[in-house]
Amino acid sequence: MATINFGGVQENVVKRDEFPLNKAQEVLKNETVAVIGYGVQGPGQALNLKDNGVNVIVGQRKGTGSWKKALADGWEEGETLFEVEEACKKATVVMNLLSDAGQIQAWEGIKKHLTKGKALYFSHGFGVTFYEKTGIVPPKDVDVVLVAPKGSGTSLRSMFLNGQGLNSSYAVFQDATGKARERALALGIAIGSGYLFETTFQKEVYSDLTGERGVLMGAVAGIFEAQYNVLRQRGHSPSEAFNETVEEFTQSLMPLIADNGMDWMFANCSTTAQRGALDWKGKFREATEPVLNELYDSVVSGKEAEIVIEANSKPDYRTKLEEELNVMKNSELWQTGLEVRKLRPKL
Ligand SMILES: NC(=O)C1=CN([C@@H]2O[C@H](COP(=O)(O)OP(=O)(O)OC[C@H]3O[C@@H](n4cnc5c(N)ncnc54)[C@H](O)[C@@H]3O)[C@@H](O)[C@H]2O)C=CC1
Ligand SMILES: CC(=O)[C@](C)(O)C(=O)O
Ligand SMILES: [Mg+2]
Ligand SMILES: [Mg+2]
Repeated sequence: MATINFGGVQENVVKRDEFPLNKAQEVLKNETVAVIGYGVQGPGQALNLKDNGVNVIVGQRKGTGSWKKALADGWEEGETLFEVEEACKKATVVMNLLSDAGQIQAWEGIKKHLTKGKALYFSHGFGVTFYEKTGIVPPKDVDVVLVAPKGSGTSLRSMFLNGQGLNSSYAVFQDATGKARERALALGIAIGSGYLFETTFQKEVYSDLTGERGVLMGAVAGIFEAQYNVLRQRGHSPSEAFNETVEEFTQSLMPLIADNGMDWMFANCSTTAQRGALDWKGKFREATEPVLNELYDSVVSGKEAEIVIEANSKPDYRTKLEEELNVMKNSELWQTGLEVRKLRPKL
């Protein structure tokens, strides 16, 4: 493990060269790893594990769309694809990659098969941290670990196929065998993580829920809408409003931030832009910091968890989510985006 200085703060990070794939394979060689749930993370993690030589099976409700997807990905019924409980029974490591709400309904069935010495794995601290709402309290004699890829399961797989790794955080909640950490790191490397950042279940879930509701998804969607609306109300055309809000950001400026930081992106814009952006940055920070604090409080109080559980436990939750995504998709902003994306010149 390396201690790395992040802007003056020391943190522990596990690097692939200290915990290489062959070590992970050695740690996992006698394990049967069951990936439970084949939604977004399930396929990414299961296929990467398989390609990395780990003995992996998939557990999923038969007849669902995800079951069909598993079949299409080459998992074989009765060989490597089973009903959830059947897979948990066969497993020594149970990777719980059901949706966070689905984990509640499936918990009693999974728990039955968590016999002494097995490992229970999550990719989110949700179920265990909010145990009062989820009822997920693991038996004392199993290891309980977390590896949370910091990105979509879709990217985890595509980056793996490109020879890249996606970074993850990892945590040990319960070490019953004395090997929980080693098992967590081995699983983390084998699912295709690059670097593994140390955290706890609680820290992971608080930061993850804040991040996705905030800057990563909710805030960026909201601020795009706000600026697009203002430009449209002030007489600008849809394409102009979209280009100045989204297209230039994702295509030109965001990659500069990704490569070399915010100051680098600023430095590559005009001095006119730099002067104005430096002046307005503070105003935006001050306007949003209270909202982000309100959000963090709502995460810590369990209110966000409650909303998720309540909404996503309904039988028609997928249809409802899809309807809302369709409203977004069909808005003028994103319909304009659809057209603008077709106009990305390939030279
Ligand atoms: N989507 C992502 O890329 C990321 C997800 N995570 C975490 O990974 C875990 C899995 O998330 P996703 O892959 O997004 O899940 P998902 O929402 O795609 O659902 C996974 C599977 O759960 C099954 N399921 C739902 N309710 C069920 C029930 N009552 N009984 C049995 N099966 C049920 C569905 O059939 C589906 O195949 C969650 O803890 C999530 O927070 C973490 C990082 C990123
Ligand atoms: C992709 C990811 O890490 C998120 C946004 O936190 C999630 O899908 O829950
Ligand atoms: Mg996340
Ligand atoms: Mg998340």
